[in-house]
Amino acid sequence: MENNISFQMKVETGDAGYVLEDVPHLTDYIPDLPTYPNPLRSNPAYSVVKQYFVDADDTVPQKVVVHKDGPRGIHFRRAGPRQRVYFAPDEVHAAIVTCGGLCPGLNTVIREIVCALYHMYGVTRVLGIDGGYRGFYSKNTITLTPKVVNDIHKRGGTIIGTSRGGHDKPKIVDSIQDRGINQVLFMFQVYIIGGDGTQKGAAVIYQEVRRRGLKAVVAGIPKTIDNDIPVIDKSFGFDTAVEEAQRAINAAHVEAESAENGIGVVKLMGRYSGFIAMYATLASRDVDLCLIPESPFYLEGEGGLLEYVEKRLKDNGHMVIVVAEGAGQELLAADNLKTSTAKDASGNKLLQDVGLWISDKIKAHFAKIPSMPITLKYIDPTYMIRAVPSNASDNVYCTLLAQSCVHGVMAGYTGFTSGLVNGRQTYIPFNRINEKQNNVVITDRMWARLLSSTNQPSFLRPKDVIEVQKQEEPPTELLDGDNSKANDI
Ligand SMILES: Nc1ncnc2c1ncn2[C@@H]1O[C@H](COP(=O)(O)OP(=O)(O)OP(=O)(O)O)[C@@H](O)[C@H]1O
Ligand SMILES: O=P(O)(O)OC[C@H]1O[C@](O)(CO)[C@@H](O)[C@@H]1O
Ligand SMILES: [Mg+2]
Repeated sequence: MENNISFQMKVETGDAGYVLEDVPHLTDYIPDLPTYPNPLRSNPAYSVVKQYFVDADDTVPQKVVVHKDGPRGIHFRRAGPRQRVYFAPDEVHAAIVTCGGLCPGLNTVIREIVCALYHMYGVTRVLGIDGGYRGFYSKNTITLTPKVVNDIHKRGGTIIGTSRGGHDKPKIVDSIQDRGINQVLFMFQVYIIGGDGTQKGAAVIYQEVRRRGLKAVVAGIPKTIDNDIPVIDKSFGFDTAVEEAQRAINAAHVEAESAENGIGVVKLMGRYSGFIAMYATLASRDVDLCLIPESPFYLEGEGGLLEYVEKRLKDNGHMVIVVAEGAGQELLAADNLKTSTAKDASGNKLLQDVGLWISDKIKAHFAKIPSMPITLKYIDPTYMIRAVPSNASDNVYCTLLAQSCVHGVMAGYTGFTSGLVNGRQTYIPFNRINEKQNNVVITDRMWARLLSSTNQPSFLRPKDVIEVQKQEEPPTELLDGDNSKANDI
């Protein structure tokens, strides 16, 4: 095997094109740390499980579809408990922080980190950082015990609060240092739950912790209702969001069906990635048109949206439109004769209301056709969808994510995000999580399935198809676009 060690990840290569993109470890910069037998050995629940500990050589392939003669490809370290740990329970201070927008399952992840630390590893000093990154230096902490978190998985939101902005690296790392690291006795564990912005912030904190040589590990858990984080199969809370979106789509359908030329418009979240809209549409079967940020569309003329709406109403008497909030933003900007430069505290562009805009455009179009009076209802359930508690399958997923993360941290790994890859829990280096965004690939099969389920036009002219293909990643050897697991099923 050849090794190539960097600050962010350690790349090992092996036979037949095997590549391991490994995560950093505390001992990479603090050698000779003592280790201890994993306390799970004597835990009655786990000691009976055969092969409970993960083999040090276990890795998980990023791609499971391979060709006979193809290279084995990229692998990630398999998550799970190790035989030996790098923390004695009474030496540990752990902190949990949640950042960015809400997402179903946040409380479940918090609960399961706390319970895994207490019940599996005997760690009893666990703090919640109040209100996102800024909470490290400007707010109080919340003591978290199994009793405090006992039933929080039944509630939406996050009991420790969240925020955007406020990522001040020196102040955050100073606060980690002040909370015990420099008292020799203590080792710190930081669990950072959040989306793409949060994971970028976590990578910066990890680098600074390492530069200062602190005995602290930094681990991320990917949270994003938009499913816009790459590499992982899908993000927690996504299933719940898609399920909750069905209620809004059903309401839109009932309203539309009950009126002459009824149109129901539903706006769903998805700033840059239209996964919620795509999956909610595929699940519902009542949707006639789905608009996402990745797929350009136009209103007027042949093959345009208004022509399709007219045709659909003539054929079927009613229709349902699902629009992701980031869709058509360039059309809105052109229409308003100005590009909005407003941003939120984290620097994310603030979007204009595409649902309202499209509803107005449709109403204005049909106002010019007196023979076709329409009834249009616009439903905006965006915050209702992300403020609910996670459903049963997301609860299980959150539990596994949280436990995997704790196992990795106790084993001394740092600078990683815990994530599901091909159905297996893994540790992924921050730089792989942060290098790009997960988007719907509109030249892939999943979007084709959607188009055939709604019968909507693709709005792409032959020249647009060539443009889109140029912008997307070059095809892999498998001839599938592979920058999204959710595209690739
Ligand atoms: N490039 C970056 N470097 C350091 N910190 C960042 C960076 N981008 C964002 N952050 C910080 O991460 C936190 C969350 O970022 P953001 O508001 O973009 O949400 P997110 O984590 O992407 O979640 P979501 O978009 O799913 O709501 C904020 O406190 C923000 O200051
Ligand atoms: O209004 P807020 O809290 O800033 O969040 C809105 C954004 O957060 C998300 O839910 C997650 O990024 C997006 O879908 C949405 O654009
Ligand atoms: Mg984000």
